[in-house]
Amino acid sequence: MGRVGVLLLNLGGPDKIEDVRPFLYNLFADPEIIRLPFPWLQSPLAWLISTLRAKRSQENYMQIGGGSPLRRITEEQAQALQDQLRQRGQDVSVYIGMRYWHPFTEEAISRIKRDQIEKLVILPLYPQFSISTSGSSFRLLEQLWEQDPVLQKIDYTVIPTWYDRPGYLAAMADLIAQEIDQFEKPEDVHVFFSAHGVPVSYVEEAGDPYQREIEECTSLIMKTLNRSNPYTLAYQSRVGPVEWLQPYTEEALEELAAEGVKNLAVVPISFVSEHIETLQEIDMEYREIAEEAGIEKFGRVPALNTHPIFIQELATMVTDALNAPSVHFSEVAHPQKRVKMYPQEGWEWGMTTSAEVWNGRVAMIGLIALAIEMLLGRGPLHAFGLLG
Ligand SMILES: C=CC1=C(C)c2cc3[nH]c(cc4nc(cc5[nH]c(cc1n2)c(C)c5CCC(=O)O)C(CCC(=O)O)=C4C)c(C)c3C=C
Ligand SMILES: [Fe+2]
Ligand SMILES: [Fe+2]
Repeated sequence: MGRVGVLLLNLGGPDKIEDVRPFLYNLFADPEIIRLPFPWLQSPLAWLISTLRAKRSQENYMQIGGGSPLRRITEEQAQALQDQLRQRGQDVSVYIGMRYWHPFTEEAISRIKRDQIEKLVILPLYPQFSISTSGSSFRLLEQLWEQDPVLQKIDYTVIPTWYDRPGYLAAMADLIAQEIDQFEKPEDVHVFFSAHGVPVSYVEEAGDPYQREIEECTSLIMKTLNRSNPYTLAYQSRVGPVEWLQPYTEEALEELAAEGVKNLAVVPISFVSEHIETLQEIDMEYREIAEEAGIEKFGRVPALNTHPIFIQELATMVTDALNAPSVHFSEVAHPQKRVKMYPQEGWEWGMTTSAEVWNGRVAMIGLIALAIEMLLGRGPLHAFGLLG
């Protein structure tokens, strides 16, 4: 085998407060996050939403020290994975490609080319597949590959999803057990999985396997934990006016409190690092909601970060992938259901001539409404909570 590389994919986060607005711009400019009927509207709208949301988002980042810890933690994970693989006699270089902030996926790709990597394993740091996370990164990579004959010579393979790997489940169960054992009566603690939400349309119209993988994942973690604690699954971090997966975390917390639950261990489930949605949203916002509703002890299970069992599992996934037939972007299908990787392809908007005329008119009205709202500081987007 020639020079081997591992490319870890992640979302990225603003390192400092000035990065928040451009980071949000990159996020909202991604058609896998906001899908618009006409591509030319994507960047003006991304500019508008990121500008309007920046203040609120900056306030949240200020509460966790002025920036996201994601880059530092992902670098620690990359280093630990590289060490683990080298200990196993596998000389690999590990690269980090973030979707919306530094080090960008494009930066990782130029390093991979510079180092003349011949065999590459592509591993998203999202245990469950979603169109909006791993899918978005795979789509970007596929575009980079299409444009670049040098990349096309690399023998690459993709690991699309890994929520059911035994080491991942064992590491999660270990962290949950450690947390609930700190309660006076561990057997009474309610285990509360808080997954990152996605709009319902991703699942129901575009066929995103995310919800099914989350449900299976939580039940596998509970089996691995092998205790009789009751558990709940809810979805957090809704953004914008459309319906997202339910139950929403804040509502589920209030419901459990109303049922008399007093002891809770909250488990973040969609992400393997601490980030703004664990440190600020769960630890501050949801804690306050829960305590006001009558929860007496609100425990929070930490993210995996560099948990040794987790890092060992990442290494095993890499060595397994190197020994298995390659999986390519075009053929990545979901293992259980053979769902195509880009189910949103069947989700394009109607584009007949008359539809185009109408689209243009609706877009103009929309932009004018947005401009008025921006000037007045109120309007439907504020009402939906999309703007700060
Ligand atoms: C508007 C749509 C969004 C979808 C769909 C979405 C899916 C999704 N996101 C994560 C993980 C993370 N998202 C993070 C930040 C973040 N995400 C959105 C929007 C959507 N996410 C916004 C606007 C932001 C910025 C923060 C804010 O203003 O609220 C992060 C944080 C990174 C960090 O800085 O630490 C993570 C992690 C998943 C797993 C997911 C779908 C499964
Ligand atoms: Fe997000
Ligand atoms: Fe989010």
